[in-house]
Amino acid sequence: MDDATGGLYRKLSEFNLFDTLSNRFHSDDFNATRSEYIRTRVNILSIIFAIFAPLWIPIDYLLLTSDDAGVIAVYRLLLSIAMLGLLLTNNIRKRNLQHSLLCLTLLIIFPALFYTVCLLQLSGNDTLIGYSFIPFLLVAILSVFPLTLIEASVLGTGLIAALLCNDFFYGTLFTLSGFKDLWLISILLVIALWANQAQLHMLLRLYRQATRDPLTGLLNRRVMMERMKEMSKTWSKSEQPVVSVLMLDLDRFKRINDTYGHLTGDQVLQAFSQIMKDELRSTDILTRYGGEEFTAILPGSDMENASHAAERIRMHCEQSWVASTDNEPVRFTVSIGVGELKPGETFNDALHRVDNSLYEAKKTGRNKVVQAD
Ligand SMILES: Nc1nc2c(ncn2[C@@H]2O[C@H](COP(=O)(O)OP(=O)(O)OP(=O)(O)O)[C@@H](O)[C@H]2O)c(=O)[nH]1
Repeated sequence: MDDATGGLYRKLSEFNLFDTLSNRFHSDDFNATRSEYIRTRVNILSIIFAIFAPLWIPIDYLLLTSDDAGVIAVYRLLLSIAMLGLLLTNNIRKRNLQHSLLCLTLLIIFPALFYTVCLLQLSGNDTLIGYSFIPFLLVAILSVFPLTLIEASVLGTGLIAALLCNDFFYGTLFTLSGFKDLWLISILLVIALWANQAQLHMLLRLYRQATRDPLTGLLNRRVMMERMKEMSKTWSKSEQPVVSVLMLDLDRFKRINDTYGHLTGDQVLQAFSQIMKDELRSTDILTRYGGEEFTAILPGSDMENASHAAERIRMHCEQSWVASTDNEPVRFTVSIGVGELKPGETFNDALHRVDNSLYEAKKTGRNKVVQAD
């Protein structure tokens, strides 16, 4: 493989298609972040539509018969009102991806409907100015949003279908002009899909950089604290569900660094985080709390289950090793504090209790799991 091909291959491998294909693989928190991006863009575009739609009314009066211009003026005002309504609706539910996507769909549907009713009203008028570009404008608007391939394809296909229906109704579907429109809108749609993917990819990258520890890929402490806060907020409204907390600290890690070097120390940290991922569920919240200290929040696990999980991690570490830079096997162990959140207790208080039991594990010999009172 030559350098150029190799470079392209590496770039394509970095660009994980599953990341941008559908939101099934995204965390709730990322979906909430993306919904905010979509919401702000829908806000701006609905204001632009609401202002610009009626501004064309005087021009319609110059170009169209006064009967047609009068009817279209009503349509333009209705579009403007619909866009203001959309602006209000869009801000009712924040950080909700489904709601933001619904509002985005309405942002596309309202002008598409306006376009269709205008064509119906103006059928027979060959010198339409200011209307034929609407479907193309709507496809171009799609490119402003960070959408998954599936979301963008659904919206884009809907727009092409609307254009085809109008062409069919107008009898231009199988004419050169109809084909030209279809060709142009398809090219625009491909460019829009590419822009969507690039935006979503960049957003995911920025999000990961801001929320994850670069060495282990686990969440950072700030995000864990925010998640705990959000979780606790939902609990106050309903009953507090069962949840447990683990605090894990690698034993004598300084010695590993001092003996084998920081690079090997880093490899141990990576191997340990992989063990945590292997032994815990994908719904558990795993965090690099700092240095060689980690936490795991286990929703739905009581003290007994959480202790079993902690014991599995401890044993897995005991049986693991990484190769040092001199190819020597480096073994490592971990001490773990475990506790179940008590009714009415704050996460911070629970963490404090569990931290005490971790301290107890360290004090009484390390490489053990100690339950909090
Ligand atoms: N290689 C590497 N070392 C780190 C990183 N972050 C923190 N450390 C090191 O982790 C070590 C933690 O040492 P201590 O807090 O003394 O704890 P310990 O040696 O594990 O001893 P105990 O916790 O009492 O078992 C320090 O030497 C830090 O420099 C990192 O990202 N990479």
